Amino acid sequence: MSDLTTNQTGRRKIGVLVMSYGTPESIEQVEAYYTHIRRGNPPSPEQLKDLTDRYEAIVGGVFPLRENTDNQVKALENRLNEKHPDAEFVCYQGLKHASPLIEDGVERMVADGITEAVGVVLAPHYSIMSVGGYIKRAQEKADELGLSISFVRSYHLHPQLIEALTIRVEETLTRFQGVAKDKVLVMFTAHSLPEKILEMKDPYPEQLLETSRAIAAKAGVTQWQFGWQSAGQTGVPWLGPDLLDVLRTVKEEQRAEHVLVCPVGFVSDHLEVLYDLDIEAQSTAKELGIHLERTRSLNTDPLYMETLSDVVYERAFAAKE
Ligand SMILES: CC1=C(CCC(=O)O)c2cc3nc(cc4[nH]c(cc5[nH]c(cc1n2)c(C)c5CCC(=O)O)c(CCC(=O)O)c4C)C(CCC(=O)O)=C3C
Ligand SMILES: [Fe+2]
Repeated sequence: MSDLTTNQTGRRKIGVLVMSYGTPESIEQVEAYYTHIRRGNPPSPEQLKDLTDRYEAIVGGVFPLRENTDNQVKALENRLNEKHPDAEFVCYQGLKHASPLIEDGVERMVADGITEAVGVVLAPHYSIMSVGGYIKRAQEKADELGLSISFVRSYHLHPQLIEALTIRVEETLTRFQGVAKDKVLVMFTAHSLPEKILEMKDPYPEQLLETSRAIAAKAGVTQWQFGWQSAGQTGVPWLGPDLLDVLRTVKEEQRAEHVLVCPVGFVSDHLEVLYDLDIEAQSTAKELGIHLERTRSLNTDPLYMETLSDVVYERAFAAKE
């Protein structure tokens, strides 16, 4: 194939657009970031204060969140090139709400002479409102610039992903010392979305249940349920039950005093994990007298890097061979 970019040794050069939600890099950036999320409408002073306070509570002046993503992207590039010396992979970041934006990532690839690319999102489950939106923006920019790009849509049942999450559930179970395994309620969680996705036959809820079932089966967990977290306050109904409500009913019905939260929808330490779980849910649990533990985030876990590397490689070679 003559139009493929090759390096000096004749190997195919493949651009990898690694997309994620994006996070501010300083307290000063929170307002611009929030305005972008709100499609250009600046937040009210109360809304801004609420979000700024949440960031301040987790970062203490230093923002480690972007670094988590930077490290994932670097680790993925290393893994791809180590494992597949038959091609050269170059990773570019593209963020939904922060710089470099998805469009910037596509532009940089083209500026570097890349002609074929694969896009992947740092979120394992497909929703038209999340991953679908990332893909649409990348595809539009790629079409405009004449870049050939294909996408990984989801990888929520990849064996290495399930293994990494199962290990985390198992190691977290050991923190409930002296408590029988069936006395710990395992709660799998993910970011809620507006309920209207159900009418759109969105695969998101079912994919999340599939991941949860696979982990529960592999870890031998029988007492588990799924809960949504981090719903927005937008005046429209969001998917429930909400984790915090589940904690309350679990207590009322005396179903469990020990809860293990495994946020399967998030792949690294960010606001939803460090604030919504570690501060907000933890404080609700304390009030209720529930012992709550959460699993470690995947971050650059080699099994997660293997998952990403696999799905990107498959897409690159399945789509173009
Ligand atoms: C499905 C989904 C994921 C998981 C899949 C994926 O990763 O894509 C996700 C991840 C994330 N969401 C994040 C941050 C925020 N999301 C917000 C608001 C919203 N999220 C939504 C959905 C999702 N969000 C939606 C429908 C809204 C309403 C407005 C909109 O339609 O966009 C708001 C506004 C205030 C608030 O509501 O809290 C913030 C600050 C961060 C970065 C945090 C950090 O800095 O560490 C991450 C990883
Ligand atoms: Fe979000």
